[in-house]
Amino acid sequence: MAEQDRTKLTGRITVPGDKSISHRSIIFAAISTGVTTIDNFLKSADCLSTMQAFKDLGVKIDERDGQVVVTGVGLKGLTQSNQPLDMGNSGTSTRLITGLLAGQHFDSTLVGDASLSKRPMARVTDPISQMRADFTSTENHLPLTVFGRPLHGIHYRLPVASAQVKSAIILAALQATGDTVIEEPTASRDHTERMLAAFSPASIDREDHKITIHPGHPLTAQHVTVPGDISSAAFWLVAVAIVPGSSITIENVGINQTRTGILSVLKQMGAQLAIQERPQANEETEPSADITITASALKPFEIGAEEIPALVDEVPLLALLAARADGVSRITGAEELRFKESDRLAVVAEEFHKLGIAIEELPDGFVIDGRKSWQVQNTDLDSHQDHRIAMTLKIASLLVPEDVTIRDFDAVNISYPSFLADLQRLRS
Ligand SMILES: O=C(O)C1=C[C@@H](OP(=O)(O)O)[C@@H](O)[C@H](O)C1
Ligand SMILES: C=C(OP(=O)(O)O)C(=O)O
Repeated sequence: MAEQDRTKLTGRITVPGDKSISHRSIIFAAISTGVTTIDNFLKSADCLSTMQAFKDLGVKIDERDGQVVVTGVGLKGLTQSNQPLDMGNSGTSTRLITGLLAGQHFDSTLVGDASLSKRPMARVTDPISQMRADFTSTENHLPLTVFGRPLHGIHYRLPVASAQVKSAIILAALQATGDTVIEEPTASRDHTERMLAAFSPASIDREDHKITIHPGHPLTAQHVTVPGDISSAAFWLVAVAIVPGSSITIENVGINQTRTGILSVLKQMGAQLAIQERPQANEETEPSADITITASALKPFEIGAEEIPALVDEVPLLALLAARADGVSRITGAEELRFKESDRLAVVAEEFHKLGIAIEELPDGFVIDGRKSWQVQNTDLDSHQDHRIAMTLKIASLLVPEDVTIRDFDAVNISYPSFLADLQRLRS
């Protein structure tokens, strides 16, 4: 059997629910009144950290017939946890919950694993301190104690496009006296805004890059359907694009335009892509589509700071795509990757060098020459305990004849526990 027949990917697949939307579904359900039901909630380690934190804050959360059922306690009904809240590996859980806890009537302490304890928190504590919040931490890292205080509204311009920071301020602003206005330099993912508009339409106004939060309006329980995670689908989009002879359809992928940067890059590269949109209930509901992709020749691409927010978690995969393109690609404006679960710019360069990929690390991105053939130098790869790196390296390994090992591969449980099973299904 030819190499490409053994590795090619074919068939149809549904990827698990979106991680960002799953986190937010628990948060908004918890602070609303009534019973929220959530379909297709992502049961990965990160989202389970959010779920456990809200249980610790006194919220009843059950699973019934595959649905997550949350009995909301309202914005003022959370109760103090009798232990530190364990955020595990999840930056999103930590930053969003910090915004929410800042305006509560009790104090809380947040802890996390070694990776999370190295990630910067000042990006959320600084703006929320302007709202009169109060925190203590060691050099702006976890453990972080949040002293619940009455807050007041602010006008804040985000220095960097970050959905986590924006969402933390929104959650604080809902409890403040007076409106809060948030302006973003470039649009980051808007799942918080959409979900708030569903739970409490009167609480939010949006206009271009400006969001206004009007506190004091009730949040009411909803039914939430979480679409498939485009950041998980991205592994298969890239695998199919680069493994000759492959063709698959991924069903029900979230295509919120603040997340679809990877689709734009694939189109720019000349990938064969067909996107069939599914009917959408209303403008604020998360849109989804069935996406079919077939392997084809790929042109190089260039992306910069403007494009990064819509594909921020896909940059390692884009570097892999570039390594199979016919020419030199450049990714710049991606310095934020240094503050993720690992320093993703340094780690991608280090691990790709082992595979013989012609990649140069820049302070804010990469230059990758896809024309150079890969001469594997070292088959001992390392995920650096970062889920996205683990999965990117696994996809890269489909293209090399050597058997490679990936240290700490089980980091995939953070966002995509069924990754290996799905890979097996697509290769059989
Ligand atoms: O809000 C979110 O759900 C996320 C926002 C992004 O982080 P930043 O806000 O730090 O860019 C992203 O990298 C992360 O995986 C999820
Ligand atoms: C950066 C990520 O997540 P978080 O910030 O929530 O840890 C990610 O999932 O790639």
